[in-house]
Order: sequence, then structure tokens, then C-alpha cells
Amino acid sequence: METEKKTQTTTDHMTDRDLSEQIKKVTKESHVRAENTELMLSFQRGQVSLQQYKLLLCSLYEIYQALEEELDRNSDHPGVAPIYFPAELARLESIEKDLEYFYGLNWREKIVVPGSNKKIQPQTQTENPEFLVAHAYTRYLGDLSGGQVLGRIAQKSMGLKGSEGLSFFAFPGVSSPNLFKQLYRSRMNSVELTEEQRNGVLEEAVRAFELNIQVFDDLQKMLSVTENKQQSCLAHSRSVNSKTLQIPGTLISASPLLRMVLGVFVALATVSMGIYAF
Ligand code: HEM
Repeated sequence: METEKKTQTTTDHMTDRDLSEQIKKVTKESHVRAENTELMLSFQRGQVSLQQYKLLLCSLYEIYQALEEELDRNSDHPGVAPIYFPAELARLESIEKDLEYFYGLNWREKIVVPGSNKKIQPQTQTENPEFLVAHAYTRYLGDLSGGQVLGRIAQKSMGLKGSEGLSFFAFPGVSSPNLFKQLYRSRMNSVELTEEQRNGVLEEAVRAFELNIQVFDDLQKMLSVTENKQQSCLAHSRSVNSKTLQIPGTLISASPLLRMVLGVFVALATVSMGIYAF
């Protein structure tokens, strides 16, 4: 890509003062913890289940909806404009495509997002749109890094044919993820920040990782609860030899809504999400 080539040279001279270096450094430990969440370990072992992947897509839908809405809204802000790459990076439509593949045309009715999500007003971010850099970095650079391998693993683990259901991992607007990451880092480094803002962005990046970790953990917990319920229901149905005790799907829809901390914009933004159908 033309833009990728143009800025490549600037990245050859990174210094310790570069935001891209600092952000990588401060989030290093969190990255290790993110890699070691149960969900990510399932991926790395090549054992990601369809349920895990579908739930992950639902979470990602929430995360990217909020993230991309804010990026669009603040795209002219000097702290956001340099790292605003909707054509290359935007994920929301890809996730919607994947959700449609797995849940069908009426997928929107199957993932429930209560009003509490919409009530979350990113006050802090309205005052500090430059914090968006931290969230965009955490997600997009991750997707362009380990995420690329995860896509291939997911395809194999779930036995999917071709790329259907895996649009999330594909970046057709990015010809070389490595070059693009260099461009992105140089753009991050071009954002002018006061010392206070810089520290704020670095703290926000750690928080973004932590919130993503929390989303993964909650998702995994929800799966365990669902699996346990299904198992105990089946065991019970066997023990009483009942023909009427039933249906995992019903159990799932009746189970408490998934509470998630959404990994974007507001430190304590809690999102509730109910999943009806696997
Ligand atoms: C199975 C889990 C994961 C694996 C195997 C993995 C692996 C990797 C690898 C190999 C890189 C490239 C490192 C480099 O170029 O020096 C990377 C970078 C990155 N990953 Fe992950 N990752 C995983 C999960 C995550 C998660 C869950 C997030 C965030 C939510 C994340 C965010 C990032 C970011 C932001 C970078 C860019 C670092 C930088 O160059 O500044 N990763 N990851």
C-alpha cells in the first residue's frame, strides 16, 4: 500500500520517547495475561469450540461497536485523526457478517444488549478523545498480530470451510500487516501529547487490556455455567427418566444475562448481554 511505504522510513528511528514503544512496554505484562486467559489458551491449543467462538463474536461486536462509533465521532480530533483508518481497520461490518453466518439473518434478535449499554456515556473520552488511541491500539494492533494466527486456528478447530464465519480476521484493505503496523506506530508517535495526556494514554492502554481480559474471563465463566447447567439437566433427566425435561436452548435463554465489562472507553462500563441460541 502506498501509505504504508511512505511512512515506513519514519519508523526506523523509533526512540524510547515514542508512544508506540512506551505503550508496548507498559502493556507487556498485561499482554502475557491476555494470552493466558482460558479463552486464548483454547485458541492456542487449537481447541476453540463453536460456542466459545460465537460468544467471542458477540463480545467483539459490543467492543467494536463502541470503539468505532467513538472513533468516527472524534475522527477530526488531532489525537485521533492520525490513527483513524476506517477503510483499512474497521471491524464492525465483518463481525456482523460472521454473526449472520452463525446465528442467521435474525442474529440481532438473538444477541440481547439491554439499554444499560446505550446509557454508558463516555464522558471521560469526550474530554480526552486522545485516550481512544489506547483502545484502538489494543484491539487493532492485536488483531493484526496474534489475531492473524488465531483466525487460522479457529478455522481448523471448528472445521470451517473456506473463510465463512471468519471475516473478523480478514483485513482486505491491509496488504501487509507488518508494514501497516509500522505505519500505525508512526502515526501514533505523531500525535502531540502533553506529559499528562501521555501518561493518561499509557494508563488507559493498561486498562484496555485489563478490560479485554475481563471480557474473556466473563465469557468463559458464562460458558462454564451453561455447560454445567446442561450437564446437570441431562443427568437429572436421565435419573428421573423424564421425557419432558429438556432443552439446552431454553436453559440458556433463561439463564442470567451475561455481565461484561466492556473493554472500551469507560473504565467501569458494564455491559449486559444475553445469548439466546447456540
Ligand atoms: C492467543 C493469544 C495471543 C497471542 C498468541 C498473541 C500474540 C501476539 C504476537 C506474536 C504479537 C507480535 C509481537 C511483536 O510484533 O513484537 C502480538 C502483538 C500484539 N498483541 Fe497479541 N496475542 C494474543 C492475544 C492478544 C490479546 C487478547 C490482545 C488484546 C486484547 C493482544 C494485543 C496485542 C497488541 C496490541 C499487539 C501489538 C504490540 C506492539 O507491537 O506494540 N494480543 N500478539
